[in-house]
Amino acid sequence: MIEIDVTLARSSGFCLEANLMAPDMGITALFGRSGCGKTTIIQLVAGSLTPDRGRIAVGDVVFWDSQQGINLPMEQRGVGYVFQDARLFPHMSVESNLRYGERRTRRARTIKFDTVVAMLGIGHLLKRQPHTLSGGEKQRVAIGRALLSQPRLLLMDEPLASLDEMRKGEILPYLELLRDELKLPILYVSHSIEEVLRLSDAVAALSDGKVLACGALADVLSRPELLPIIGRFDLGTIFDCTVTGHDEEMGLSTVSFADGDLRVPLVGRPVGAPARARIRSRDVSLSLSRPIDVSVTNRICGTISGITRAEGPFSDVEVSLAHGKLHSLVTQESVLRLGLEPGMTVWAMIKAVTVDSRPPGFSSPGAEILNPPPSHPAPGRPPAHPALRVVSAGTRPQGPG
Ligand SMILES: Nc1ncnc2c1ncn2[C@@H]1O[C@H](COP(=O)(O)OP(=O)(O)OP(=O)(O)O)[C@@H](O)[C@H]1O
Repeated sequence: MIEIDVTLARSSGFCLEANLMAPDMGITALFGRSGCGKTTIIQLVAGSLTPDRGRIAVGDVVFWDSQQGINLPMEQRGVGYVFQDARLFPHMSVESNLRYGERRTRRARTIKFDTVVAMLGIGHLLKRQPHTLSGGEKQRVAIGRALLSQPRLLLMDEPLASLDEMRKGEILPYLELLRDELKLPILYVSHSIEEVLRLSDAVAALSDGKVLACGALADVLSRPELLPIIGRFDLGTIFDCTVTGHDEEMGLSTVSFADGDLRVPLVGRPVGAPARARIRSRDVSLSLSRPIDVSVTNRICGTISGITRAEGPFSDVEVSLAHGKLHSLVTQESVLRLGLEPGMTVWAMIKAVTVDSRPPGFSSPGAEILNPPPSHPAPGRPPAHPALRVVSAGTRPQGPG
């Protein structure tokens, strides 16, 4: 595990009191609004900033412990750092930039040069100078350089923030590949919920220097008290599913989970494949009786188990199913009009479901597969390098990259 339990008062008056545990593989997103302390945490882990008190440890390597008087020097922490801007050495070729990362480390070279070059698709750029690269290409080289320093932990501080949407779209599949195929924990700073949803397995939600919640993405995503941070349009529930059927004529697939079946736009995965369904609270409306003459296909019966007043005119209604829970975002006016209260039986009508094909054991929605035909290749998805470990053959996201 990655253990961070620190306090730091900055000269500006900002006070960080952060306590979080992150898994030692996959991507943990540090998520929150501007100024909440994400970069400060990254700097504390890297060692460029020192906490007032606390402890930072990655596995059994203690970076900082005020009680034990441990302050591991930066160069011995073995962290790779990727910034918003690539910060490549302008006078060196791409290859020299990459080799620099490799030369600087004394750690065992388990991440190979050729593997990194293939994984990031930068083989054709090796002889180029940084000023001739696009923003996305520069970032891929910067990621490669960080990886070749053989880090035990990769820190990424809004690595896509300086890129336009098109470049982001180009680089995201490489980050997914990295996440899926390298056994390397990544702390990933972002204030984009879309990035968090797509990339991360776990998330720490921050506000005003405090960690409000930390855990599997599915858990954090459904907590109505985080609505001000996550935003009312992205709060929701994630279910583990299995693809159980395709109806090519109707353009629909069926995915089944513990509480029933969902009909979704055709999923490019074979029957029997695992998948994840994300249902946003805003896409769930409620009916007191079994809905018959409505167009919504997916309906599930459950019992209201909680109502939380949310931002503005909205309330979050938690609906307990036989096994799991759903959340519905309705107006407070609807709560009053329908007389909704805990214990009542309701029908949840689900207007939209997003399905992805993350391997079991991950709890993030990852890439969305909204409607590709089953044989559709993965556009933008970089091919796996044969030298890389494949986490779960055949479970790669198949959708738009
Ligand atoms: N060098 C500094 N000295 C004093 N205060 C600082 C310094 N750098 C940042 N701060 C303050 O610390 C707080 C947290 O900053 P931090 O950069 O960690 O936020 P962030 O969540 O990463 O924000 P953003 O998403 O905008 O990058 C802010 O209030 C900021 O003004």
